[in-house]
Formats: sequence, C-alpha cells, structure tokens
Amino acid sequence: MASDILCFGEALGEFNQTRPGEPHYLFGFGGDTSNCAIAAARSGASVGVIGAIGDDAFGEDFIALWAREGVDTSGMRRVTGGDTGLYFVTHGPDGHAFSYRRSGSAAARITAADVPLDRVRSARILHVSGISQAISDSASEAVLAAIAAARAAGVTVSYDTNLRLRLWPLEKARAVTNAAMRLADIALPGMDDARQLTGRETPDAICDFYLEGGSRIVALTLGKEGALIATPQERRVIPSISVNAVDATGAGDCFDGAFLAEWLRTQDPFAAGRYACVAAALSTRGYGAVAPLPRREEVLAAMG
Ligand SMILES: O=C(O)C(=O)C[C@H](O)[C@H](O)COP(=O)(O)O
Repeated sequence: MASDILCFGEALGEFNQTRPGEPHYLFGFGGDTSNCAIAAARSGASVGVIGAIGDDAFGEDFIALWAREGVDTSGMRRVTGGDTGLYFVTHGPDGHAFSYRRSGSAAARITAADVPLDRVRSARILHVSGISQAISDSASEAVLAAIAAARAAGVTVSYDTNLRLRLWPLEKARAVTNAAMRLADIALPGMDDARQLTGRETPDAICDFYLEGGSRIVALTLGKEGALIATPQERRVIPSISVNAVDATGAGDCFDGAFLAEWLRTQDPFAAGRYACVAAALSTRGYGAVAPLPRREEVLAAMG
C-alpha cells in the first residue's frame, strides 16, 4: 500500500512520570517518527511507518495503535526475538527529561538491506530524523539508503534534527546530521538543536545555514514563540497560541506531522506553519507524546 507520508525511525514504549518525585509512570507511546506519523494521520494525511519493531508485547501494542490510527504498517518489520525500545519521561523545574532502554533494540539493528525501497519510492514525503540515525551505525546507513532512494524517485525528503546527546556525541551528531540535512528538501530543526549543530546563534542565521545547504523549506521551531518558516524567497515568524501546558513531550514531532500533512494539502509552507504551531501547542495539554495529539477539527477550531 502506498502512503503519502512515510516515517522511518524507532517507536518507543513510553513511561511518563505524571506525579513528580513519585514512582508512578503512565504507559504510552513515543518515538519521534511514530509520533510524527500519528500527528499527520490525525490531521487527515495518508501515512505509513517503516523500520523494525520487536515481536514483544510492546511491539504488539504499537501494531494495534497504528491500526487504530489508520497508519499503514505493511513496511514495518516484526523482528522475531527482538526488543521494542523503551523510554522514561521525568519532569522537573527545567522541563522534561528522557532516559532510555533501547540499545540493541530491533529498530537499532536494522540495516540498509531491510529498507522497503518500493514503499519509499511510492511515497510523496519520506520523513526521518537525527534520532533515526543516532540509534546505531547500521540504522544510520539504512536512513541514508532510504533518502537516496527517495531523492532518485523525486520523493520529498523531510528531516527533523532531533538532537539527542544521550545517543551520540555532539561531534558525530554534527557531522552526520549536517550531511543528511543537505539532502533534505524540508528541514525541520529545533532552535536548541540547531544552535549546537550549526554553531549559529540567531534564527535567521540558522535558516540561512539550511537554505544554503539546499533545503527548499526550513521550519525552525522556537518553542512557545512559535516557528520561523523560511524559503529562499520569503520568511515569516509564526506565533504560537498559549495553552495550559503539562507535558511538552512530542510537541516537536506533532509540529512535524501537522506541518507535513498541511503542506501536502496546501503546498503553502506558511499556512502549514500556522496550522502546525497551533497543533503543537495543543499537544502539550496532556501527558505523553501520542495521547494528546490533536485531530484536524480541534486544530481548526483553535485557529479560530
Ligand atoms: O527521544 C527519543 O528518542 C524519542 O523518540 C522519544 C520521544 O517520543 C521524542 O523524542 C519526543 O520528541 P519531541 O517532539 O522533540 O519532544
């Protein structure tokens, strides 16, 4: 089955500490590209996920989740005896923090030979991230194989920097992510990541960096300040809306999915940016990366 937006990365079972300081964790779903896929599906796009997942109970939960969300899983490998990665979210005065149990997971053991290239070639957008590459060298090569197939077939490549220094050192992240971003048509960096990856300080200088690298659209997320959307011809700051935020986990991924869905519909990066800023803000009103992802009607209602 062909999907318009194909997301490639690691899905992670999520344990989210909803009462600070207490050993009480709410189970949910995470993993940046899976979050993006579900956000895009809830915004009405045709979406699929590719990659690998364990044949354990968490993998089963994900297959059921994606089915409920209308996300195609026919390109997702269930690895016999493989583990699905997990992560823990804790909340403190400086916001949320992640810790991982994912090394050696089914997703991390993927190789370039496992990538379903036919699915990549028949998509309209391939979405990957820095995390998709950080989890192992073989996964990194698999992502590059998917990007090469997409580019050769004229499929738009979308890339979120999603810098995770618990997964790899900054020097390696810089080299790999900056090289991959040069292959991306749509660059989706976050401000904190991009400062560290580019060495540039201002939103404009960061957008220049990625446009000079060859991206057609840069959507630089600025947290509560919204986003700066830049093309070679024009750039606009898009403000966010204020909400009662409890957990920002997955807000960046929600931005990505909402942005890609709306951009596919309108081909207008600024309209997509307005829609995605509102969707991302709404996604912070509940705990977890996936449960609070808004549907298109909620986003449109909040846009007024
Ligand atoms: O860290 C990882 O490897 C994950 O994939 C876990 C999370 O689900 C995403 O990181 C959330 O991403 P944000 O939208 O940037 O909050």
